[in-house]
Amino acid sequence: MDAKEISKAVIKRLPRYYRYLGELMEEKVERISSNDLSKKMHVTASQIRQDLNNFGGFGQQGYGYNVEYLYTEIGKILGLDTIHPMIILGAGNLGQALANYGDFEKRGFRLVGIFDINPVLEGISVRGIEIRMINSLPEFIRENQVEIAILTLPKNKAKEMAKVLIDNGIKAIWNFAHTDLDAPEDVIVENVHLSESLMALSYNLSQYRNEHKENKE
Ligand SMILES: NC(=O)c1ccc[n+]([C@@H]2O[C@H](COP(=O)([O-])OP(=O)(O)OC[C@H]3O[C@@H](n4cnc5c(N)ncnc54)[C@H](O)[C@@H]3O)[C@@H](O)[C@H]2O)c1
Repeated sequence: MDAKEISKAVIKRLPRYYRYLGELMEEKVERISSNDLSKKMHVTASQIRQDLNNFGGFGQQGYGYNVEYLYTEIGKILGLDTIHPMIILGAGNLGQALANYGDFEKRGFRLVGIFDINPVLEGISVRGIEIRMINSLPEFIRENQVEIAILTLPKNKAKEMAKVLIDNGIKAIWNFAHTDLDAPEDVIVENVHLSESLMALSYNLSQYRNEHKENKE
């Protein structure tokens, strides 16, 4: 299975397959046809077959897909079969909200540390994890073999702190600060912009309203 050849569009769709298959497992469904999965996910059955064919299909003619097997294999492709220790940098509103969301752990993303520069926050516990000051960061990353860092600090501090993280061995950054980071090729950066999603929502809302206005006229 060569993940390099899989298109980014397919990779983007895998978490959604993973989520639906997880729900099917909770409902004790053992197998599902591409048609039934298609109805559930509102994606065409041919799209599902095409996507899953990238990984050798997993399906059998007349049987459909074995839910648990497919769930496990997609999990492996997404790297969810290993534990990823991660830290949060910036224990403000967003940092603490993410720290409080325990469900990431179910997917193997284990929050091990939260860091800030504000001494008022030092020692405060968020979901059992105490907020530490930034001076203990390098040693902490080394000792806990941290590979993922979540950046939830002010935009003007993000580049500087990303460099500190990378110099200390961080391999992936989940960046919420609204700025592009300078990272070498071997460091993966995933930018998250909730406002872009909100703008897409706003666009779709206006489109819907315009179409319905036209229909009424
Ligand atoms: N991408 C998104 O969708 C999205 C959504 C909301 C907020 N944000 C961004 O996330 C960031 C955090 O937002 P917030 O509302 O939690 O802000 P906040 O002010 O509540 O928290 C920021 C925290 O970062 C700390 N900090 C400052 N410099 C630091 C440093 N060098 N190292 C460690 N910690 C440091 C501050 O002390 C503070 O506790 C902002 O940049 C904001 O624009 C992004």
